[in-house]
Amino acid sequence: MRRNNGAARPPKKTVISLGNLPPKPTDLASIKPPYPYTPSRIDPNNPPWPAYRGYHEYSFAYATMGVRLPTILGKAISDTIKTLNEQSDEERIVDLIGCINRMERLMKDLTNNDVLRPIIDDGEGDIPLWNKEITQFFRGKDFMSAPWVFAEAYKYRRLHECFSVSKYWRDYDVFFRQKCETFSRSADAVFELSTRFALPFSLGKGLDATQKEQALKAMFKELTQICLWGNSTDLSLLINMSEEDIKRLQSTGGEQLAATEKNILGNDMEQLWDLVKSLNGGRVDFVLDNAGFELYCDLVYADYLIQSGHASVIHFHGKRLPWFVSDVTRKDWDWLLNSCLYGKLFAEVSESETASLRILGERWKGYVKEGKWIYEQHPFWCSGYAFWDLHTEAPDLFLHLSDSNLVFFKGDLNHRKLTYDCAAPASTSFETAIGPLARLPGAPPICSLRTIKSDVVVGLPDGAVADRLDEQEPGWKISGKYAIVLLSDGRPGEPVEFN
Ligand SMILES: O=P(O)(O)OC[C@@]1(O)O[C@H](CO)[C@@H](O)[C@@H]1O
Repeated sequence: MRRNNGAARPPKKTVISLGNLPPKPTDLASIKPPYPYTPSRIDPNNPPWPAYRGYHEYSFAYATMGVRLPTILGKAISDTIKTLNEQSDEERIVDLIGCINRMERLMKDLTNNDVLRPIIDDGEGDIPLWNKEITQFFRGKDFMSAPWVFAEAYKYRRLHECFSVSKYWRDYDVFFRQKCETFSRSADAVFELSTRFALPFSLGKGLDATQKEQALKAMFKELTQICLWGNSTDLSLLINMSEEDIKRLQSTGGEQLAATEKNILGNDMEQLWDLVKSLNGGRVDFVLDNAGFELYCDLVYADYLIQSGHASVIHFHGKRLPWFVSDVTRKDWDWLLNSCLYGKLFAEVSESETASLRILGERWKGYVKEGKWIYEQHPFWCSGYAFWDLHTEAPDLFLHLSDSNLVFFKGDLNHRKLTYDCAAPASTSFETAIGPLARLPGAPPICSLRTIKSDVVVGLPDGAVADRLDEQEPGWKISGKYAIVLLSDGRPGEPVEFN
């Protein structure tokens, strides 16, 4: 083979005349990439815009996969060792050591960036959901090359597997202690709300219908903000936070709320109010996010929706497994209601403060007994699928949600899954970003209440805001300082179809 022949000359350039083709546009930036993909090309490894993946160095995905998840897992191992040291029964001790060994193995897989293997059949009902998705879309993929949201969810499912194959520790929650402790450290904000809402609220005497509506609307807007900003207390991000930092995040005072409204970058609160005031005793759903203080804020909001008569029944959707550190499980739900009614969590509180929390706890447990508040935990919420796939992968759940008059999705992770966690431009409409959940017949109205704690940002009326913040406030997408309240009308009332 001849290489590097000094006498060789580059071939003469062949110039083709393009005079009969359409002219080049003068503004080349007007040529946009072909996103979102056409529906037939969207799948968990190919979201509608480019996916965030762990191997994108300098991204939050990279920092999470490389640093935050190993730290979280390390803390989970320490928690389990603490529990081990409290045991006396040999069989249980040996069984728990097996769990710790499996967690250490998971730590190795994560830090060595191993290939994502199928989940071991531990008898859980979600095995087909997980292993079908791994086999179809992630064969040979590793923690860093799979889309971030999938890889992260997979890690939490693998963490559950460390316990679910054991004899005595199937339901052990490595995050339970942390969740309880953070709520116990939230005294100021907890009593700020309990003392205001213990007694059933009244709108003041002598108001005419318009004034009543105004008063109700003002209360609705403040409570929506409380429910929204309750999401900024997220344990997975609080690893290094001081008590003061937490208090600042949880501040619920009026001035603080006025100041924070301007940090809601996409704000459909007016449309949300129009919808809520027309509900007239309808059904509202909350797809929950974090336990403890955020759940407490959700319950205050849900209490308002019941007392105002807007809703007559509220369904709360929690997680079946310990998930993303602080997500609500049934145990967290029970713990919070019972702690409000019976707990002695807070030192140095007045009798009336304690009483106010008890009253709330009693009323809320009453709602549960009367069937006004219903707690549910569908396996789909702890799968690796984005919510674009809810209709196909959990048709029963889609049908169930289609009966709701309004579904709130709380928090950052739910928002990532609604929007397929991909790099959609910030000006993309919320409806476009959530795809099938906005456009399928029977899709319920959906409201995302989320403080921004990761890369995906959509629904900003002015896309330039994101560019400005990128320039002026690096890190604005993970700080939790900004938020969105976005509403999709859906197609309620239309018959749900399955192919
Ligand atoms: O859903 P949440 O509690 O609002 O937030 C979850 C979160 O902390 O975890 C992910 C990173 O691990 C990010 O999506 C987000 O910042």
